[in-house]
Amino acid sequence: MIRIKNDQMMKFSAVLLDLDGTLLDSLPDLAQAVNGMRADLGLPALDTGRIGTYIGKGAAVLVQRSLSDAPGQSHQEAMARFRHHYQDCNGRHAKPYPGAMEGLSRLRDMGLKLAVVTNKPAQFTQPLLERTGIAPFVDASVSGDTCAHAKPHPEPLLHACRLLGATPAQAVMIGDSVNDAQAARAAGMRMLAVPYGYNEGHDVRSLEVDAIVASILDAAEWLAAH
Ligand SMILES: O=C(O)COP(=O)(O)O
Repeated sequence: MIRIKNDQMMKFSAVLLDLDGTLLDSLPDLAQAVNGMRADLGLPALDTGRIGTYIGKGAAVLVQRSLSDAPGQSHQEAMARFRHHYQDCNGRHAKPYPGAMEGLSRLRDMGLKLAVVTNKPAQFTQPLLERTGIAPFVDASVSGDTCAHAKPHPEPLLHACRLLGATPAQAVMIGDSVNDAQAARAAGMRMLAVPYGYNEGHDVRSLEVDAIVASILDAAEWLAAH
């Protein structure tokens, strides 16, 4: 338990945060990398909004979904082209959502430990956290290839809890998608959802979560009240 400003005790000690679609609008960079890959393979560009519905289960699934019109295409070659382009544009246009930086600051002021838990490959996570100014706020990050399984498996969330010295009951996941919600549930942890991210094209209200919050700042207020 930690003491918060109004002298109440709070049962949470750690917050796990999804990255793409929760802290950062990274779709412009991801779309540029997908369409750079498609151009290299002689394929026409896809609409950015459509690419947004392919985000959530990591880079390999994003690439596979982005090539549904090219079934004979080598996945390995496509991944190499995607990585090449994303390395170049990762963090160029990605921006924190309104309330994200203020929310991170508030969560830290409340004495909570913070970790990013993303399905993004690790080679892209740290550079992105640094370029967008998020790195100084977080104590740890777990990427899609850090553990044997990625979200919606609970393993990355449980690993993040261990890194932060918290039990799942002391932790809350904040995310935008079914992958975060299913992982949190399987890990035995509370889950708050933001409505503005990439939920594979589905309404966030379809998720089984403890609350839908308008921003990370609102999530901090929810935590302070619970
Ligand atoms: O890389 C993805 O597909 C999604 O990444 P996220 O887990 O940070 O939303």
